[in-house]
Amino acid sequence: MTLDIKICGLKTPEAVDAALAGGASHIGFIFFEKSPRNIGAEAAAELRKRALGKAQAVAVSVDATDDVLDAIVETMKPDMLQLHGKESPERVRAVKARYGLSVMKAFSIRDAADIAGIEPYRGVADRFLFDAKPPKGSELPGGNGIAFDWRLLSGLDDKVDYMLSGGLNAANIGAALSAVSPRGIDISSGVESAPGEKNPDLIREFFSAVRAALANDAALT
Ligand SMILES: O=C(O)c1ccccc1NCC(=O)[C@H](O)[C@H](O)COP(=O)(O)O
Repeated sequence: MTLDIKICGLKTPEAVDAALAGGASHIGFIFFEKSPRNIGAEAAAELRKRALGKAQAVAVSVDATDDVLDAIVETMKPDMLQLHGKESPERVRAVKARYGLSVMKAFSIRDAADIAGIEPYRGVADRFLFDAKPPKGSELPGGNGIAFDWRLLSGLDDKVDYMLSGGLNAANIGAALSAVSPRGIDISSGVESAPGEKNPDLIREFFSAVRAALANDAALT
């Protein structure tokens, strides 16, 4: 099975090109004003054109209203919506119906009870994204560069299609992929030189580390 790789929080053509050159399956754009990765729909629309036919463009929002999502979808034309707030299963259903797009629902994980939170979303969200719970005082529901205990995911059945996220980087992706078998991985802070500043060299290093980890796993099986 191939591993999907999402590079999130892109804001520049250089970063998008580095993600595409590495083989990203998904590129993420953040629509959340408090984030250092926040981008406007028109800027995201320009950047996503570079990825047409190469990678899926994901619009990331947090408890966004229909008006906000209408503007993003109309202008940027994403392939997928990532809902990174406290959206209920009914809201996920309504968003899917309104836009006809696949939806990835994000969950903040600290303990086993947080994993159980996906149950009402099974068959509703197309995909899950498991991220770490934000640290106290953080205004960001995501993009905090913090990892959680990946072993919490080991009890999930194969039907759960998820991306592993939260604090991934070139140094820990090998351990992460040895601990769990996600269908995708997602990274933001781990390929930045400063909050919101993607570093193409770090993006390249991350892809090399992922390839090394996958080759190592294949050699072991
Ligand atoms: O990245 C943000 O600033 C952000 C803000 C608000 C909601 C979601 C956000 N990021 C979503 C992502 O998919 C990130 O890639 C994910 O949280 C992992 O981030 P990191 O731990 O920095 O790799």
